[in-house]
Formats: sequence, C-alpha cells, structure tokens
Amino acid sequence: MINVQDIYKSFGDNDVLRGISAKFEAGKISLIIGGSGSGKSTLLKCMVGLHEPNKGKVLYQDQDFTRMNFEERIPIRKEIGMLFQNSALFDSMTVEENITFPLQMFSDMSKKERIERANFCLERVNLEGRNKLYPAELSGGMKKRVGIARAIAMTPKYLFCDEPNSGLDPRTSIVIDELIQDITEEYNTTTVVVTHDMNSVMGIGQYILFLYQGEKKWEGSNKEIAHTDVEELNDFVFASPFMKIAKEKF
Ligand SMILES: Nc1ncnc2c1ncn2[C@@H]1O[C@H](COP(=O)(O)OP(=O)(O)OP(=O)(O)O)[C@@H](O)[C@H]1O
Repeated sequence: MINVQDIYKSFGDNDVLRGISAKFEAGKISLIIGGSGSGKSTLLKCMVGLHEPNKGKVLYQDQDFTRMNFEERIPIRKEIGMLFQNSALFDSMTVEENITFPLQMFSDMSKKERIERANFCLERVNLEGRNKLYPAELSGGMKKRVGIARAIAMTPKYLFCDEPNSGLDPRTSIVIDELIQDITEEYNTTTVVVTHDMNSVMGIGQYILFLYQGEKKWEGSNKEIAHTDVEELNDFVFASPFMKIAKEKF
C-alpha cells in the first residue's frame, strides 16, 4: 500500500499539485488520469522520488519515503519496478542484457541465475527465446513487453507504469493491460498507472484518481465512473462518440 498525503508541488510559480491525497492498495491496479498538464506524471515522480514534493508525505506501508535520505530510500527503491513511457530500453543492449541489468546492479545473483530469471520474465511476457534481439528489432508492443519483463525482474512490490499503451494499437493495448493485471494479481503488487487510454480506464481501473488542474477532482472505480455527475470527469472520459455510446451500456 502506498499512501499519498496532501502532496503539493510547484515549479517556480506554477502550482502543479495542490493537496493530493490517495491510497494505492496492494493487488490492485490504480490509474491516474486527467488532462494534459494536470499533474499526473509529476505525482508519479513525487511518489518514486524523482521529484521532491514541497509539502505532504508519501508512505510506503507505514514508512515515510519523503523524509528519507538517498541511502535510506535504497531498500524501497529496490522494491520498485518502473515501466517508462517510451519503454526506455538501452538500444545498445540485447533484450536479455536489458532485463538482467537491474539484477546485476541491485542483486547478488550469479550470471547463471540472472539469465534464468531473464528467461522466466521473458516467458511471462510471451517473448521466450527473444533474448539476443536488440530493441531496434522489436515492435512497439514487444518493446513494452520487454520493459515489463525488466520491471518485474526484481519481483517488485510496487509497479509504476507511465503511459503503457501510448503508441500501441487497441488490440496490443489490451494485451499489455491484461499482462499488467495478471502480474498485479499474481505478485500482489501495488500497481500505479498513468494513462490517457479510456479503454484501460473502463477495462482495468479498479481504483481511478482523476486530477484536474492539480487537484483531486474524483476517485472511484471503473464501475462507478459511468455514473459520475462530476462535469469535468464526464467531459474528460466520455468525450469521444464511442465512449458516449459505451456510457449508456454501463
Ligand atoms: N521538471 C519540470 N520543471 C518545470 N515544470 C514542470 C516540470 N515537470 C512538469 N512541469 C510542469 O508541470 C505541469 C504538469 O506536468 P505533468 O507532466 O505532470 O502533466 P501530465 O498531466 O502528466 O501531462 P501529460 O498528460 O501531457 O503528460 C506542466 O505545466 C509542466 O509544464
């Protein structure tokens, strides 16, 4: 469980986050949604320590991450897996080297153990046998899956995904969503996803946090979202003609 309490973050006179509180539970997928510039990525970065909030706390279980120094954060950082927006694979490394990289950095596994773990993770994302390929030889969806394999290599307790569906076709997006869902359930991870993808919202949004101009405007589940009377949320989620039709069915 990650507990975010009253987070404020400004860049100069730009007040980006204004008093955000939310609970992200283990074994559940939590989505952060909102318009462009509403502060989603900034919140994610405050949660993993890439930004320091001006005020407020981020608690991992009961441990106050915000108060910790670099050294004190290391054990929690080791429990965090991250899937970045562009997959952020190292182009000069093979798939296997990309996946074993965090293990080499943060674990005391032998080379043989690291390769076994890479094979297991590749199998988990249905890319078995692709060890020796380079990122340039992979499709966008395959890169995301390698990114997920790398993110789960250390068996993380916390999984953060920034726009996991960006640039993917709808079918591949669903495959990625299902994979994130399966991993969350299998390993009981606390999974936090920043997304613009309304299919993901309706499909896997067990907890949804809607940011509007740096404030929490709504929170709830995908079951509840279709019945919201929050105007800004309705305008955001059900903006497209397709989503308008989908809303009637819920
Ligand atoms: N490092 C930074 N320095 C200065 N301003 C920043 C920085 N990072 C983000 N901002 C500003 O914070 C605001 C929110 O940005 P953020 O990236 O969190 O939004 P977002 O909701 O993730 O948007 P998008 O959906 O477009 O990715 C923007 O006005 C942005 O310019």
